[in-house]
Amino acid sequence: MTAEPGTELAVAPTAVTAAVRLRGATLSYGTRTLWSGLDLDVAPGEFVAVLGPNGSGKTSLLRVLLGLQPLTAGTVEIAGAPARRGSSRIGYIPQQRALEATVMVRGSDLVGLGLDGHHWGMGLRHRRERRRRVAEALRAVEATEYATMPLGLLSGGEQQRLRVAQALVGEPAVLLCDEPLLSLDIAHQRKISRLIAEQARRTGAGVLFVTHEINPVLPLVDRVLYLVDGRFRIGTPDEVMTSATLSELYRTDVEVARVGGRLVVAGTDEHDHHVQEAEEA
Ligand SMILES: Nc1ncnc2c1ncn2[C@@H]1O[C@H](COP(=O)(O)OP(=O)(O)OP(=O)(O)O)[C@@H](O)[C@H]1O
Repeated sequence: MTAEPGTELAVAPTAVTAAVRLRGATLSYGTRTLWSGLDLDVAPGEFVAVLGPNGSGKTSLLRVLLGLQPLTAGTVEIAGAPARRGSSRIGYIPQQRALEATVMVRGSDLVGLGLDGHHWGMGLRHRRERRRRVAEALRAVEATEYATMPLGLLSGGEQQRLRVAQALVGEPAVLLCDEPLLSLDIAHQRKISRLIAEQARRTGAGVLFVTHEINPVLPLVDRVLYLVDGRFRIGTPDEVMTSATLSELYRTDVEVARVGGRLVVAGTDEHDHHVQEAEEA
């Protein structure tokens, strides 16, 4: 059938579905409100860094998106559907915990778990495709060499690279990363953060990346969500990482300076040791 000239104009443009959508999101534990009235759309392929001091509710936000923690008020959607526990549309890199030396599961099996809940049919073709994807994910994080060793015998950084591979292997719509660079050396911090950003651009995954240190990911970050004591700001790094905005958020004088392409933040307890490190370097 041939379309009438001009009929394509009659088709309503499809609005792009946000990878993550929060509307009026509020989270309280008892009388303590971590954040309230949070509106956030993370676009497909967008990389959002989530910053803030200890206890400001960064991990709790990820738990809400994972469907593990109900909101006190507001709504949360993942790729157009309400957040729910066990969704295969989310890849999650949890905050690092070193595994016991007795854990005998192999790295490749851990990465394979990231494909559970994905269906491409049964039989040999399915098994081959599964093996191919796991091998590719292991290669991407440079873990092929130790993929058959028991997890408990690997170093913290080696275990962490396998967790990254597990989160990426299923090409989810949303990547939730909770301080994924901890325990990685500088070279792997760079490689892993680039890998996450590249996959986001290629597959259209939205990324929420919780971190205490923005510098390793600064060139990759589209927007920052900065949480402090129930208050928050959302914007580009240039909008949020300024002396004026952070002083307002922390309600004290905070200085932000750019030194050789790095952001140096002074005046908050959590950042002062970075200033010292920068001065010593
Ligand atoms: N289930 C819960 N019940 C009551 N309080 C909780 C619960 N979960 C977390 N909290 C509290 O909420 C606050 C925020 O915790 P959360 O782990 O989200 O902070 P965070 O910003 O990720 O901190 P950090 O940088 O230390 O990892 C903490 O004070 C924590 O004790």
